[in-house]
Amino acid sequence: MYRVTSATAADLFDITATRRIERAAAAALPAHTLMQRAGLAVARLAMAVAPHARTVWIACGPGNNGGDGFEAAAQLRQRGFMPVVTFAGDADRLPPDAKASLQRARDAQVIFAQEPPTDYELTIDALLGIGATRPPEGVMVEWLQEMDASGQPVLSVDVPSGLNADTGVLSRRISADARTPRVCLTFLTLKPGLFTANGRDAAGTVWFDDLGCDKHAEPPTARLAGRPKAPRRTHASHKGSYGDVAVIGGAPGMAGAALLAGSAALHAGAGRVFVGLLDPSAAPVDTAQPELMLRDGHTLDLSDMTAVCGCGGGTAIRAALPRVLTTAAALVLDADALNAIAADSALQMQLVSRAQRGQPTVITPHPLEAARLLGYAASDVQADRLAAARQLATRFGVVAVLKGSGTVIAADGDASPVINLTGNAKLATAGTGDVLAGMIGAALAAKQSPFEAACEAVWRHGHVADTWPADAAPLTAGTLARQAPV
Ligand SMILES: NC(=O)C1=CN([C@@H]2O[C@H](COP(=O)(O)OP(=O)(O)OC[C@H]3O[C@@H](n4cnc5c(N)ncnc54)[C@H](OP(=O)(O)O)[C@@H]3O)[C@@H](O)[C@H]2O)[C@@H](O)CC1
Ligand SMILES: Nc1ncnc2c1ncn2[C@@H]1O[C@H](COP(=O)(O)OP(=O)(O)O)[C@@H](O)[C@H]1O
Ligand SMILES: [K+]
Repeated sequence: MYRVTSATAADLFDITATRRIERAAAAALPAHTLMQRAGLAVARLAMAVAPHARTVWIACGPGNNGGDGFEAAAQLRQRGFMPVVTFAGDADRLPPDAKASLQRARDAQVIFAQEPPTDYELTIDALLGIGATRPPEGVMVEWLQEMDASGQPVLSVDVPSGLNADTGVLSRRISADARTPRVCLTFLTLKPGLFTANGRDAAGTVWFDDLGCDKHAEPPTARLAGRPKAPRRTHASHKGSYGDVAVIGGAPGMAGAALLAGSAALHAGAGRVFVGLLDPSAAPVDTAQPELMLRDGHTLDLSDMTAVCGCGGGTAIRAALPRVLTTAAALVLDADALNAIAADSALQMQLVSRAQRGQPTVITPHPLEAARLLGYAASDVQADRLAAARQLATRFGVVAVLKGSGTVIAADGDASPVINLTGNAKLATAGTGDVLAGMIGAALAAKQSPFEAACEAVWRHGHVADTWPADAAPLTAGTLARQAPV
């Protein structure tokens, strides 16, 4: 069993692949073995999460997820805890493994009750796992609400009930005020839905147990990339070795966004950073950051540069885009550049033809920008973030970075998409997206592959927020840019 952190590199498997893996694992073992191992693992983690607990409320559902709960109840009872099981199902209709575990719980003198106990120190959610076919209903809803409101730790078995393990869409709301600590122990595979959309909030800290099963050869649905290697600078390198970044943006009144991207590129190690502002009346120098070379955005020669285009671009970016799309050696497209492209099929064709010319492009939409590019609603994008990122990458021949909780990075081609595990809501402040675009620009300018550049910059960007001290002043985009690590 291990805890998943932002440093974890691992493959992720959707429900269909997990079912195949589960079937092969079950076939290789004596009957009921997998569920017994799962229940024991739940009991062990429960004791680690709440060693002081006496009463443990275990809510069990009508399928094998409930079976894991019965098995955990038996194990906890044998270790002197007081598990109280509430069962939302019909004993006669349980699948065979779960039926056997129900009997084991009864044999262990586990208490079965109609209602949750009045006092308990830990809840185990074994209502629904990967077999959920629709949102929880009836008494399950009441029990899940009670868990959310209890303030006691919740241990979700395999997946939090009501969470789609493929997409991370949660069929219920978890209040932002809920102080309930959450852990999830997932079996056999790590599932993508635990790490994106609502998955992070619903699952909390994710633990993984392979239940002692052999390795398998299923192709992954997606990956966690883990901590990137620290880049090394050779002694005999010079500023040309790290490339030029040109930020194109900063329409009247929005110079700040372009300067933030420029600052991030600079602090992320670009050799030289130009900022091509689209405001003809812009000041010729940023005295706070004199390293940035301010130029006219319409005339900068981009043929040997990595352009970062769109930050604070407003509607003025539209006129600059045909030249940027055709001439930039490498390109990051963000914000208003994406909105302009979404509204203009000629620009879309120019974007697609960059890939055909071998000019790499990374796009960094948030869900609404992604929705505009795909012609969907933002809710459709959020309904399946992996699919949306893959579609963007394929349709435009780019590396797509779909931002938000559990940022997804997808490339056009065979590589599995990556879900990034760094970052938190401290980044939910204006300008942090401009900073990310600048950081990706610096990585591209240093000649990293576009997919790697995007994955690593996204990881580092989030890592700054993850390591930002809890008692420090709020993280601002300007500070984030200056922290952008090489
Ligand atoms: N088999 C193994 O080897 C191992 C399996 N393992 C465990 O099994 C879990 C998967 O078990 P599972 O396939 O039985 O599905 P599960 O998630 O329990 O739900 C299905 C049941 O719920 C019902 N139901 C669905 N939605 C509902 C709703 N909204 N409201 C009410 N009811 C609803 C559905 O009914 P139906 O849709 O048929 O009407 C069916 O009865 C997996 O996550 C892991 O924990 C581990 O022990 C490892 C070894
Ligand atoms: N709750 C969150 N968890 C993780 N990352 C977040 C969260 N909120 C925002 N971010 C990150 O912050 C950045 C915000 O970018 P964006 O929405 O473009 O903002 P802006 O346009 O103001 O710069 C993205 O990298 C996004 O992934
Ligand atoms: K569950």
